[in-house]
Amino acid sequence: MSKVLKLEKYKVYYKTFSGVVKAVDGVDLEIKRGEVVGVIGESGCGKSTMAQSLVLPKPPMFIVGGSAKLIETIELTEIDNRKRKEILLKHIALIPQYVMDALPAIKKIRTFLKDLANDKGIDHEKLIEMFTERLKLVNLPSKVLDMYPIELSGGMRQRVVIAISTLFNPDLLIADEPTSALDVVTQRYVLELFRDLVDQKIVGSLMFITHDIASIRQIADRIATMYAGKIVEVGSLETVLKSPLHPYTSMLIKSIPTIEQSYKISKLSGLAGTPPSLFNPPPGCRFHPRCPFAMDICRKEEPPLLEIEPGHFVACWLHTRR
Ligand SMILES: Nc1ncnc2c1ncn2[C@@H]1O[C@H](COP(=O)(O)OP(=O)(O)OP(=O)(O)O)[C@@H](O)[C@H]1O
Repeated sequence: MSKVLKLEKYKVYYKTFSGVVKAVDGVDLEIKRGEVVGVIGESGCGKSTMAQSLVLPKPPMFIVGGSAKLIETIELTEIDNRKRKEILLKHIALIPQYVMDALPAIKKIRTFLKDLANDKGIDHEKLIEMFTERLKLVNLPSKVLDMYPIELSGGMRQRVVIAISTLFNPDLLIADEPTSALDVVTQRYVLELFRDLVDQKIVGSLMFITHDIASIRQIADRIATMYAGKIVEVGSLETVLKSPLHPYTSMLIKSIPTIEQSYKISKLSGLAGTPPSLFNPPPGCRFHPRCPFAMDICRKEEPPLLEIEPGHFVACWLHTRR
């Protein structure tokens, strides 16, 4: 299967008055065509920064190094914003964490699409036609064309953004916390819709970013755990959920209640502590201050991300011989 995205030692920082925030600090991750990769991690681990930087990095965010190859041909770390705007929606699209950010509140959807048609150099009527088709797919009436984003409910807004992001069948769709503001029923609908978009090849692949392991369980083929600017574990959904290797992944999984647990009122193991400041992350393994299994080496040397069993990668000294 062809690679839609390949990140190698990918680094994205923020320059601030107080110093440099190493938000994405050497990420390795591959996404193949046809798959949904769920990226999990607590708030502040760099997930949104990774997403935004792949689409359109804006100051104070800047790409520091490494490689980010899209469809094996476009090196995202080397192209300028003009080229980025050209490939936006055609090869890569982002559904941002706050969908309101994606839609200007004071423009009717039709006017927004007119501007988009101008930007993309395509016929306005043709784009409206394409959008109307997409509206059917996301189960919205064509009257939304003449509505303002503020007139739409959260779920409708989310679906309008999905319709726009998929207009040109992008190779990679990145959805950043796409369901967190939705009610449970709408959440379920949107998750099914995302899976369909990949299965019907409307989008080449999906990077699905969330805190919520329950939604990953519903749609992902593989899981990548992100901690303090790094990917610390990657593997298939079944393997990672059943036998996580990184203590952080285990803690994330244990911190969500299951139906059985809520009946038994058994105690959930909460996630003690918080991710470190990315101004000055701890040496060695960044998780060591919170890790119940931390050894001497964990405080001194950073563990590499290694394939421990076929398709299952982990960056943890517990599983790596030096
Ligand atoms: N504009 C900015 N300027 C400086 N630092 C920033 C900026 N945006 C984010 N950061 C910092 O970058 C780090 C990673 O944040 P990011 O939002 O990417 O994490 P996240 O895992 O997506 O969290 P969340 O789920 O809350 O969005 C954090 O330390 C955050 O404070």
